[in-house]
Amino acid sequence: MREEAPYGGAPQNLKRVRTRHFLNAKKNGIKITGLTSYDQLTAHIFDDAGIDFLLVGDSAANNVLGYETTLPVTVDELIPLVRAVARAASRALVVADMPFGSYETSVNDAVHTAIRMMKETGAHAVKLEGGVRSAEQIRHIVDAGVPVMAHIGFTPQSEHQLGGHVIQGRGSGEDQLLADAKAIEAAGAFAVVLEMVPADAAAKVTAALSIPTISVGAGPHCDGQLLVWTDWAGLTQGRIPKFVRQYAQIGQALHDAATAWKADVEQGEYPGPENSY
Ligand SMILES: Nc1nc(=O)c2c([nH]1)NC[C@@H]1CN(c3ccc(C(=O)N[C@@H](CCC(=O)O)C(=O)O)cc3)CN21
Ligand SMILES: CC(C)C(=O)C(=O)O
Ligand SMILES: [Mg+2]
Repeated sequence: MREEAPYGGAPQNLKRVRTRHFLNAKKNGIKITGLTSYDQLTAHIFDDAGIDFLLVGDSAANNVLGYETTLPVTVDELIPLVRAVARAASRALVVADMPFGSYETSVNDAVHTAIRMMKETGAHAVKLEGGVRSAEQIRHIVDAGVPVMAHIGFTPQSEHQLGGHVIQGRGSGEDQLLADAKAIEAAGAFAVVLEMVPADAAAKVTAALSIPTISVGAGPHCDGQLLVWTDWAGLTQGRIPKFVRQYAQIGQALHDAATAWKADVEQGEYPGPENSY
């Protein structure tokens, strides 16, 4: 979504991106951009850069808390991070990810978690994983007045059921993907994330829906793009998915800075007179 957005997409000077701007953007062919954020430092920077939405992902499990997967992270662990991002973002729409175990058990649990997220953090929407299997939860959260971003295709919270980081929506999986997308739209979600699905399948889903599709490794035909910021900025150690393009090398820059500072301290070159009282 850019400044010249002609018919009310979400221009850069917008006070706050709203869910209606997502729908307008799709109608007008204006791409939506999102990044994850887990703290006020990055939230300020990405918000200033005009990123349309900030997702406080349960990927904080890996990227902030050092867990191997997203499965262990809890609502209580995510809430302070969402609060920090919501405080810092003045334009971006802030989405709070609902962690594994906080919505699958019942519609009541799902609504309870969504309301906690909204009440305790200042987020503007919640996100949860699953299509047909989560449709009832989505409907009830929306009925409670909370906008929902859905997430289908590869869903990291069910990675053990899916058998690892496996591309979804191939072959007959395309019918399931379309059924999931339709169920989400009918349940009232305002957008849907498609993760790790073939570009052709994502294009079909995008054409079939009135709500925008947001790609994380789902090709160029979606209505928007989302990435985990630490992957994109060169901070992630280990395997990086092929769908990520590197836009910075922050990990290397920080490593070099720490190495240079350590050497300066050890050689008595830091602090200098200008750093002393
Ligand atoms: N959006 C997103 N979802 C994730 O689950 C995720 C990230 N990002 N980033 C960091 C970690 C690392 N993850 C991943 C996920 C996939 C591959 C990967 O290499 N996938 C293959 C395709 C699948 C396959 O061949 O089985 C690839 O070539 O991208 C690597 C790391 C999972 N995590
Ligand atoms: C990668 C996105 C879709 C996510 O759910 C997360 O970061 O937790
Ligand atoms: Mg997530």
